Amino acid sequence: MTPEVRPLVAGNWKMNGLRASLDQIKAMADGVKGSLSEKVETLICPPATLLYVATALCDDSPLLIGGQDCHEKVSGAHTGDVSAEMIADCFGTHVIVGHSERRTDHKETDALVRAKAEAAFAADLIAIICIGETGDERKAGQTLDVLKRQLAGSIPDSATAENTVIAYEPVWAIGTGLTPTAADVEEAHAFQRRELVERFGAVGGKMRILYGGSVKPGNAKELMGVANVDGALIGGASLKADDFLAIYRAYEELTA
Ligand SMILES: O=C[C@H](O)COP(=O)(O)O
Repeated sequence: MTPEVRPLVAGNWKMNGLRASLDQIKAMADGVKGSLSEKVETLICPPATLLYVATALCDDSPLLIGGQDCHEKVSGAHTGDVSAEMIADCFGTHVIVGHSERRTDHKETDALVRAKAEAAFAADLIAIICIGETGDERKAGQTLDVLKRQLAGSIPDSATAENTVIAYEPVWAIGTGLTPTAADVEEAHAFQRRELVERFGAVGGKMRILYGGSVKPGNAKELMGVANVDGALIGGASLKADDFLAIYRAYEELTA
């Protein structure tokens, strides 16, 4: 954790979730009410089809709702796409950009990710900008070079600690049950912090850097307790309220 930075526990539902899954969001919304919510922010990013109803369900809860991606333009002839403004119009507060699945499946570049983050800022959304090395890049010893390039290319100059969250997700750890060692996470996050401070000064010292990749109730406390890890971006374990809430509650012990 970074001193004086409020951690964020965020769930990315990816292409999962039908209307019946809204009962899980309701259970999460109820489960995060209480004193811990003053110390730890929570967010769920369901598929776009559930956004509007999900925000209504969280009306009386600190649980925030966000989008999983946005187009870089405000509106226009872009069949199937969703703009940042549309997410904000559904009362979303955040949007994930540059997730490795978008970078792989849709060939998204750092420049496009940066444009999407700028679109998020223009719509008053907080951009969660994802970066991370592949397994081959890690084996080749290129992890820090990849992170440096992605940080430089994907984060707009107008980024602040308020409008930007970085999510470090080693691609090889996503959905695999594999995680880096705590020492590897510490090295990667310390490197990102140095890069952010070098570019943004004191603001870079306060930008949240989440860890993502096979975060589960069983490893949350160890991973979240690492220096410069300011929360989690959770995939599979965010689909069930019990698991998501267990990860959130790991902070009870960490912040006690
Ligand atoms: O956005 C979330 C990440 O891709 C992590 O997914 P996972 O927790 O299922 O490994």
